[in-house]
Amino acid sequence: MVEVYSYPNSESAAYALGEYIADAQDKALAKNKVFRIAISGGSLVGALQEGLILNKKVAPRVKWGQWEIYFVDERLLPLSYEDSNYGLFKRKLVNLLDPKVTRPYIAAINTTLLSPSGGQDDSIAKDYEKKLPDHMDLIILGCGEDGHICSLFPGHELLEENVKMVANLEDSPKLPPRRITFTFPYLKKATQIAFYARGSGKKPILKKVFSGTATELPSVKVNQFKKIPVSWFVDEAAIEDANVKTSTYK
Ligand SMILES: O=C1O[C@H](COP(=O)(O)O)[C@@H](O)[C@H](O)[C@H]1O
Repeated sequence: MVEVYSYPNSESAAYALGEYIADAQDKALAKNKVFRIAISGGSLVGALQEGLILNKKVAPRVKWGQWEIYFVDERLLPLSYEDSNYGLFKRKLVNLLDPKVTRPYIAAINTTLLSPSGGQDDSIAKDYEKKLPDHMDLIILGCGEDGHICSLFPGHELLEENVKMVANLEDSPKLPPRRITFTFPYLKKATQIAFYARGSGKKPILKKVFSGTATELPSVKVNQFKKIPVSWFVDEAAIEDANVKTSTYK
């Protein structure tokens, strides 16, 4: 089942996403000692800063020291580079945490395998797959303007990957070209999945996503997962042309 939670602006959508994440954390920690979450890069990282740090109602609930954080995709670059999802997350969120806060475990790619030729990119994917738990308690996805999720792009052969949990690609239509990405077999193991999409730039794609006909889009394939609750956190600017019933979280 798919729920779409819509808010007047991106900040209130991010704040609601923060509350949803804290609820997922509490559900996981009621059963286990760790909360295993996989996040996307891009606009989601700013939303996590808003929803988990700036949101003073949620910030005290976040038990960072019990989090294991993974990336649903990563660009094959040094972690300090502007385009690294890990680097973006460190700069915009982890570095803002109170020094007294116990840091979460964050799974980064093995940068010793990086090379200009990309000759070991498949080993980076294999190495990252070995770091993954059997499944995530929560996966948070973005939705690109072309409908991509992770680094799974419309029409790309990786959409058909049914063995590897993490795959590499060197022809991402969105730069940089070399990446690793979760594949659908791993996404389908998640306990729950949420999307975050904001801004008028996402209006055309969300209209397609919720049109009921764009079944080829990676984000639509996630909406069609059986038995996994999928929630969208959007602002009105992104969802206003979509033919879908919306509500607010909780
Ligand atoms: O390249 C990527 O794009 C998607 C979407 O980013 P957004 O800024 O449009 O939300 C992102 O989810 C993914 O992690 C990233 O590598």
